[in-house]
Amino acid sequence: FTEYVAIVTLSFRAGERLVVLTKTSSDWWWAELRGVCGYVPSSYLQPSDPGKEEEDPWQDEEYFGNYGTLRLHREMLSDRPRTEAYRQVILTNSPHLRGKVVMDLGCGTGIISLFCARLAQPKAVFAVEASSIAEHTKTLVRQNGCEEVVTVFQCRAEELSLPSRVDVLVSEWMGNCLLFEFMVESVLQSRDRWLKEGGMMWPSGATVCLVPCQAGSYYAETMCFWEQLYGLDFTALQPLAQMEFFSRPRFSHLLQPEDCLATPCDVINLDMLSLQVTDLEELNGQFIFAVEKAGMFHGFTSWFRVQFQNLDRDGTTLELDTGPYSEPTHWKQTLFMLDHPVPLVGGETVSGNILLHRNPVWRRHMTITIQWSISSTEDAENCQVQTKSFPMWR
Ligand SMILES: C[S@@+](CC[C@H](N)C(=O)[O-])C[C@H]1O[C@@H](n2cnc3c(N)ncnc32)[C@H](O)[C@@H]1O
Repeated sequence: FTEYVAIVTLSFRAGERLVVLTKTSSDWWWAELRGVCGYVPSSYLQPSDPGKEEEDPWQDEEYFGNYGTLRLHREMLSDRPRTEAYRQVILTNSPHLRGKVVMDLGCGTGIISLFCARLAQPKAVFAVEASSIAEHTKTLVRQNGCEEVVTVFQCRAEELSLPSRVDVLVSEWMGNCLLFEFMVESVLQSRDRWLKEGGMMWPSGATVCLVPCQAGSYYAETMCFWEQLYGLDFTALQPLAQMEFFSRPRFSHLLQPEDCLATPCDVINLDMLSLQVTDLEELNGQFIFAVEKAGMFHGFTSWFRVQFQNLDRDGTTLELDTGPYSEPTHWKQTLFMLDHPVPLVGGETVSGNILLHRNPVWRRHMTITIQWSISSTEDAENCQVQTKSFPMWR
């Protein structure tokens, strides 16, 4: 007999107050709303204790606190492919940047603004930064003799007041799986407020890429490890290992090209001039992978590419690629492990879709749901659809 367990979920809207009856697991809580009980995803709730100040859904204190220290800036500036890509964009476009007004949103240490001032002759660069690193950015601008051109605004982009609109809005806003941290929302709001009609966004486009892959060493470290230890059977811990290591994405995964089981697919394409903040709530993509070689299907790996259109519309578009076939960047790639590996053979197809669902409460977070099925040419009828959701992180 197979035992089926019906999961009763509770529907609710943003802003409604639920009573949490049992914190059943870390991901699902049993709650009540207007006399109806059901399970709710814990990551969609935040405490509403009337005596206590509610937590900021953007977690800005922690977010800008981190960018106020050197650790992250050191990591970003050490990432040559990333930083060089922006330098090349400025250099290639320098003739067209002459006399233009540029906004560098989230300038950090000011590296992109300094590239603009040194490699091109813009009229002005507005370097906007909310974290306390901005105090030092002002010094760096002065020390590098760029104070005539670069003005640092220490504030959130949302609270900015500028002397004029801008011709170019440049920003390095990308996070893991492209959108994590959702700094892109600030970029879109600034575009709507400050970019001149016909102005340029850098990046001008962004793409999320996906591939089914092997992850043999990670599987061995996290799952096979719990087989035999010192002659003893430890397999009872494997379900726990699955929960602990496979239920969330693995950041900083370096996918070896030989572990790709198919040619990667572009699943989501964003045009930075037309993208709307509301589009960010749910982004959906489809994929069909033709398996090219036999291997163990441990999961999917994702990464992104961003494009920089030339200011001369006929000029070459530059691209920063964070995938396994390019030099690694500090983002590396993101691995989504299946609960159980599946052996694949050449000729099979893995098809399905991916959904990036922004957390309605915690605005810097999202859940990634991948739905897939495997079919072989001989038995095309008999393919089961599988689904797995990965909170990133709340
Ligand atoms: C990924 S870092 C890039 C830093 C720098 N542009 C570089 O390339 O090294 C993003 C920066 O944007 C800042 N930032 C994020 N959201 C912002 C906002 N809404 N207003 C102002 N600054 C913001 C962060 O504090 C952080 O320093």
